Amino acid sequence: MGALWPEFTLGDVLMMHDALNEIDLIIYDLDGTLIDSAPDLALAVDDVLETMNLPPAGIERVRDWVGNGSRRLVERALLNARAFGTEGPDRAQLDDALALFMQCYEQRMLSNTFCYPGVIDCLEAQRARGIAQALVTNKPSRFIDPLLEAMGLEGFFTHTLGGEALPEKKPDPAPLLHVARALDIAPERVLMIGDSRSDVEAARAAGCRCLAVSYGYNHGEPIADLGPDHLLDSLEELV
Ligand SMILES: O=C(O)COP(=O)(O)O
Ligand SMILES: [Mg+2]
Repeated sequence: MGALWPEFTLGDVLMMHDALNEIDLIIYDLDGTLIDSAPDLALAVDDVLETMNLPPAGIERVRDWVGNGSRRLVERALLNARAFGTEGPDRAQLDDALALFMQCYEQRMLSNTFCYPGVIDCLEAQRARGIAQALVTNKPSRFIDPLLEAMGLEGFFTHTLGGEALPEKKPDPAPLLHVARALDIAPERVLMIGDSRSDVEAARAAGCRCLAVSYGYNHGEPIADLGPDHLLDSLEELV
């Protein structure tokens, strides 16, 4: 339990479990919620910067840049390095850097990435409750299956959507509504669980409920400030 966060009372926990009775679908975020992937994202970002003869960004910075997809991550790194002046890269320069990042991340993504404690127990518990589970991430789709497999998370999700799967990504509600519609579940019976502003805003815009985890990445800001329905210090609290 981090000192910044209020302790959960037994009443809070019981209320949360009661609320789960009104949920037919849980949509999880990936990076910063199910897996701690920032270390490997940082390795890949620094590979890109090194190739461009720029100084490394390092994990502390990269952690704050994750959450709006790989293109935005690479753009933030190039802007921070002033690689293309204060204006940042143009479209073609960013395309090239992103292509390089995709190659580097493919090599790096299983180096230091781990599943957070309580994740598998939570997924198993909700499956046993008969709640459908899906994954909506802003990460490029091609990384989803290899990561889920390596983390032992494959087989839990009826749907997995990556950042480019639809024209709009989180914080747009479209990916959440897409999954809910595919399963014929009303948005108010859907619970989004995520770590960042994009997840809370997408859930609100979709009319879904929203739990936020306190341990993930939220651009260096406390996720509690965004007013999720509840804040969790571990998914174990849902078991
Ligand atoms: O790739 C990202 O920017 C973050 O992905 P997420 O939506 O799983 O947190
Ligand atoms: Mg996330």
